[in-house]
Amino acid sequence: MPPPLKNRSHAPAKVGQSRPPPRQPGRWMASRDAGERAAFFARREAATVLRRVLRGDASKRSGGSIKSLVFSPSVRNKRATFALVCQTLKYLPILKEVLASSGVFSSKWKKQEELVYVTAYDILFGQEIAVSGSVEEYIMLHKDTFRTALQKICVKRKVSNVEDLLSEKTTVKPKPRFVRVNTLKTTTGSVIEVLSKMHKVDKDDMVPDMLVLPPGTDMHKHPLVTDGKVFLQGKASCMVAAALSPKPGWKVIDACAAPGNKTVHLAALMNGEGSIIACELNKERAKTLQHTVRRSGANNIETVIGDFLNIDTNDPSYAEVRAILLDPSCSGSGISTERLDHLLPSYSIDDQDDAGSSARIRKLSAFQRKALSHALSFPSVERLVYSTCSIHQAENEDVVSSVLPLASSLGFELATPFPQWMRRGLPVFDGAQHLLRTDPEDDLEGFFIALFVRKAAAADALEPSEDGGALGRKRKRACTTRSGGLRAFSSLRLSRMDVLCSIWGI
Ligand SMILES: C[S@@+](CC[C@H](N)C(=O)[O-])C[C@H]1O[C@@H](n2cnc3c(N)ncnc32)[C@H](O)[C@@H]1O
Repeated sequence: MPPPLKNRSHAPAKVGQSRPPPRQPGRWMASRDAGERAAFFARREAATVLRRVLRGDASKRSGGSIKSLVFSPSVRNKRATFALVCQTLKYLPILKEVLASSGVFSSKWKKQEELVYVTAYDILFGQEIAVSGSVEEYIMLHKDTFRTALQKICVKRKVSNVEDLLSEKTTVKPKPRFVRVNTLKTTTGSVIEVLSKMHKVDKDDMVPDMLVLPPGTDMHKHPLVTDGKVFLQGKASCMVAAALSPKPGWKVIDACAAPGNKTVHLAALMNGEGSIIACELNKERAKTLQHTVRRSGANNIETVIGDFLNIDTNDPSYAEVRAILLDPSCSGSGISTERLDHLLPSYSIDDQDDAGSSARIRKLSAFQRKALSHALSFPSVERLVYSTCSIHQAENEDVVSSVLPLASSLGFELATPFPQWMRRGLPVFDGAQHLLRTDPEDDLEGFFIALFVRKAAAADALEPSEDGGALGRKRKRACTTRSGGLRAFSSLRLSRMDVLCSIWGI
């Protein structure tokens, strides 16, 4: 039984004893306690969101999610509304069956059916409520009929309680709570000390400074989180910056940075030494990025609001960039919006073959190729990670394989991040075994990671140098030699341009 949304101090009005339902909630509400008033509005807000969910506005195809609908400015009581929508969706098949078999669900209520579902959930499975609007009165009036209908359904299905009635589909694999320790502000040891007083805490076996807490551990308001000492970041997401592994002192670009989780992870991996240019196109999202950076305590991150594609790779200010993290906009199909997709009715779930969806993915994929080609073209880059939270081959393996001619012409090859990780790229080209995939079901998030390493850099790494600038200088010497003859240099640029044009399809 879900916890009540709000504790009530008063008993529900008895059906039959209640005075006629008020038709002017505003005036009537003034005499009710704040909790009932909030619940009255939360039910209406939940019904509005539920209507949109049921017509498909929360599907991946529409680019929405239950959360994004709840976070619209028109929803005031976001927490209660979100909880109510999720719970009603969970119980919806049962609620529909109960209403249908009760014989008292007339067409009169069809226009307000979402509010009927939400209220019926609240009364039958959630909490007792005081009678307020007409829908509440209707459900309360027939409450016993509905309960009898529910009992009959249980008997018919040979189950002893309602929980057993919920189909297997609604049972969710428990998701551990991952937290990343922000080593710019604290140590993993001291976080373990604090958290282990309350929870079982394990260290992740692969990602450094990543802790694993039991499923359901709510850390959102924990002081460690609000103080920026830990970040609530999934394991797969943390594997991205760890795969890039920039050295302290390097100059790094995070090409598509907001909200900034990976940016501040990079800063921590670099011990705050060196510099990070965090580029973000969207002004609003850039504000979130700046907030994340402030919370992390990193002071080596410069935010650039603008298009990564417009950064001139020949601009001297970027000549020393040695690593790039490219986590561009993608379909997000690997992230099941806090694993709520299973709650959505099947007809609103994304159909991968849908024409609109394919067109969107083609568009995203074209941008991703462009951005990856651009990132590869920075002259001193030694390590480059391309990542998405998409499960689509078109955004993952296909993007990587399309830039391979350019990458190899620039001296890059694919390297194998986390070699011990079993799930690799789809075997659609030679070398896909270097790529890393995580599975949305088994690993709880569907991420994709490709790591490009410049061969010269890989070779130099075998002869470690104390001089942080040596590689850049060596490469510059190589360029000078090549550009010694104007013809040789321009033919090099032309062939690079040819490869780029073929990738961009122009
Ligand atoms: C997948 S999100 C990045 C998430 C981020 N790496 C993190 O872990 O917090 C992609 C971001 O790239 C931004 N973006 C899209 N196109 C861009 C462009 N051409 N230049 C810079 N940023 C861009 C989007 O606005 C979005 O904030």
